[in-house]
Amino acid sequence: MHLYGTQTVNGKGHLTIGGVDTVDLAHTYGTPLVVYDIALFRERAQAFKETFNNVGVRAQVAYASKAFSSIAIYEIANQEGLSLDVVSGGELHTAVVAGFPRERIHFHGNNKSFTELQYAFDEKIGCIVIDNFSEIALVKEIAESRQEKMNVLIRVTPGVEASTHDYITTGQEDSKFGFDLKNGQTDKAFRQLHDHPYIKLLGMHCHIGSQIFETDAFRLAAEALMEKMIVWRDDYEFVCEVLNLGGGFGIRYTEEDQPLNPSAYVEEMAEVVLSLTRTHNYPLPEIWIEPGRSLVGDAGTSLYTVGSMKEVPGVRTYIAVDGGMSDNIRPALYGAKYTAVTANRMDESHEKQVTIAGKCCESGDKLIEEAHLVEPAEGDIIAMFCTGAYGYSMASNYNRLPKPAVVFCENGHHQLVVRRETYEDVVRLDIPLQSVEQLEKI
Ligand SMILES: Cc1ncc(COP(=O)(O)O)c(C=O)c1O
Ligand SMILES: N[C@@H](CCCC[NH3+])C(=O)O
Repeated sequence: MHLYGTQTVNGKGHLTIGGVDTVDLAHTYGTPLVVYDIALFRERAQAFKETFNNVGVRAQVAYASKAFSSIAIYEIANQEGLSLDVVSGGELHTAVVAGFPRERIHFHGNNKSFTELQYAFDEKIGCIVIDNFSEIALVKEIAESRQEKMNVLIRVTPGVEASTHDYITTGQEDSKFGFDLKNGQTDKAFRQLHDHPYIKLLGMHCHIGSQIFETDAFRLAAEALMEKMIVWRDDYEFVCEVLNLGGGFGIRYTEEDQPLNPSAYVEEMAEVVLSLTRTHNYPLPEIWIEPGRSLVGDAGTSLYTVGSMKEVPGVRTYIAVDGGMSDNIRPALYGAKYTAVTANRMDESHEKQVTIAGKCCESGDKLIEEAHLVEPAEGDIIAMFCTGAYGYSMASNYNRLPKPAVVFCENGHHQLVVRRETYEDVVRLDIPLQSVEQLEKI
């Protein structure tokens, strides 16, 4: 059994996270419940920063908050000196409410609206990562009308195909994101941006995908961008101050996953940049990265309570829990694999193979196809590991299930940071039907 971060088993045979008994958490807050090990988040954040310090590269480590966005996690990210990658007006608003320093907010997205971009200008954020030609026109229009300067990066697709799930590769040529590096689009974008009076072009950005294990893809992407930066220096005397190499560092969901230590990816990238800048006598840019999953993924654990069970003789045993694809769509969407334990009976042998099913009205709502647990009993608390990234943030109200609560645990303390939705929340946007008479009055 593989435990993560501060997880241990206490004298009662219960799983603990951050020094807190998960069975007590389940009773206090109810289930499904997402529990974050905040010490692990902090440790990961510091490891990324130290790696850059050790290799002598100035850097910004931006938390890619699409992985899990909430006011409290933004507060922790700020405490750790991270920057913040937001990808919508909603994430930006969350950052504003959290009081996140605006100069460390970077705004992403392949279809930012005029209103979202206005919001970014209103808040004087650190940088907009420009994705396409329509956005160049919008950003110029806003900057010129306000006569306000905005920092930007050009997002490029470097033509690197990382081996991961098709839905989450983003660096290949056939991608909805960014300007193509090879077919001239990136140069065209550069020409439209680099000498504009209200635009400060900081440099380039790429992100090649998510849940990537091999270092080669990161190395190739860094080389491709550096090559272009050198051309711009030689042709236009333009020097990039910033090279943003995105996120995507893989984590261990199951024993099939063999990620390197997250810092190893950073060392590899930094090595490429250091070596090419030396060879070409290029001023060393700041390197920015945007880890999401590798900061919060294995720091998050979902707790569920076992309800009904069903034996399909000779085939499988289903155990149904009180959540499912509504709080974790990843197994249904990507075929993502996870591991789980019986959190209230950790010292018993986990040898019973079961399928953990959710409670949504879909046959495909299976959280884990082949889980190994203690012989199950109704009321058991199941802890499903590594659900901290793209779990809660992709949750829905499918079947009108209320979204779970989220709790942070650290040094024996626990606190609620997102409350559980109620049935009132579930109907809060609904408007009852009006009669024809009422409609005719409008
Ligand atoms: C632009 C960008 N940056 C960063 C990330 C974070 O990726 P990950 O959570 O895999 O680190 C993503 C998501 O894939 C992204 O699209
Ligand atoms: N949501 C995806 C990752 C997408 C990353 C965002 N660009 C996942 O769960 O793996």
